[in-house]
Amino acid sequence: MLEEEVNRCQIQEWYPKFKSVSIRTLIHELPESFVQYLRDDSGPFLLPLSISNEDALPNRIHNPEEEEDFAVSEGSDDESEKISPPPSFPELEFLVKESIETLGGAVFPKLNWSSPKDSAWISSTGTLKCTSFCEIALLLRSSDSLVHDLRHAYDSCIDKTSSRPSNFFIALRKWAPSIRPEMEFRCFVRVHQLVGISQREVTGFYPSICEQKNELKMAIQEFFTDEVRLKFDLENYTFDVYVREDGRVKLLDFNPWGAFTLPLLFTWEELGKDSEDGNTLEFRMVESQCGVRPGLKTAVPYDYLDTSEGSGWDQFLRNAEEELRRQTLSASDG
Ligand SMILES: Nc1ncnc2c1ncn2[C@@H]1O[C@H](COP(=O)(O)OP(=O)(O)OP(=O)(O)O)[C@@H](O)[C@H]1O
Repeated sequence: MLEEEVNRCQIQEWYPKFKSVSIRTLIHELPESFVQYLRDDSGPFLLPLSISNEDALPNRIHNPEEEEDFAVSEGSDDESEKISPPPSFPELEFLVKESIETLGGAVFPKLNWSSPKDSAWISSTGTLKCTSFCEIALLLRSSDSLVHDLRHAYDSCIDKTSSRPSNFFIALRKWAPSIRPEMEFRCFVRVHQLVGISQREVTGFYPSICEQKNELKMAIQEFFTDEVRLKFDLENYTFDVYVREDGRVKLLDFNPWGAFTLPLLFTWEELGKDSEDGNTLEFRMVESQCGVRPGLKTAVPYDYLDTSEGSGWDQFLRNAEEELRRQTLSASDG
């Protein structure tokens, strides 16, 4: 995979071309200080100081009466006694607050590629619905999923030059309360052809979608032909959609082909081969209770659990083994 392919799948790259068929989103470049705040895993976990009292979370760290706690006690020259004050990002906070208002009061946050889906449990609603800057900061700062964006985005690239993009963005997507998990699908495009569609939520069996399989397949295929095929520049990629109650298809996300992207009900080997029966498009869904994939009681993303052959992890481990072998060979040559 090339860095270019990974870059094309960043929301700030693809969204402007696809906004009419996606969820309304406002995107802001993150100041480097906020990126460092997210990347910093040393020291205590401090929420940013808010410019607005309404935004304060009940367990806010900052309290004016506690201000002196952040000072170094007089006469002490022990560096270890210094406690840093909470960080503050007033300009970003202002932009985020304005965007939340513009988007109707609630948003779903994500960075260039990923959302903090693993930290939903920490919020008061148990979802990624955010109504304030502090809630967003809490979700982003608590997420392990975002470590991928922050540190490992190019790990699978053969032309990797850096561990991170030069700029990070926050995408605030209008909160969509009516997305039904069974109506979400991942679509696999190989050499500009739609070759596979998989149910996205593989931990459930939904008889209702089995009954609509043909209609769903046609709607997604038509959406690909009309809205995606000629507009997205890569040859191989995946995209996620959801199908609304009224049958309209909405674009959620793009991801690179292979590596960290989950093939869900397929394996990458299967997706890479021409089908034997001549069908160019295969649509897979969980068609019985027995087909259900492992549960996610811990809210750990399926990406982290699926280690089967052809999975993102499997590919990652293979790449790591290959790299280790290469390094061992070059060390023994030297
Ligand atoms: N605007 C929204 N409002 C409510 N829920 C949303 C919204 N956007 C996405 N979701 C939900 O969050 C899930 C994850 O969204 P998204 O694909 O953008 O995150 P991601 O971190 O890129 O996930 P992945 O790594 O699996 O591609 C979606 O499957 C959908 O159920």
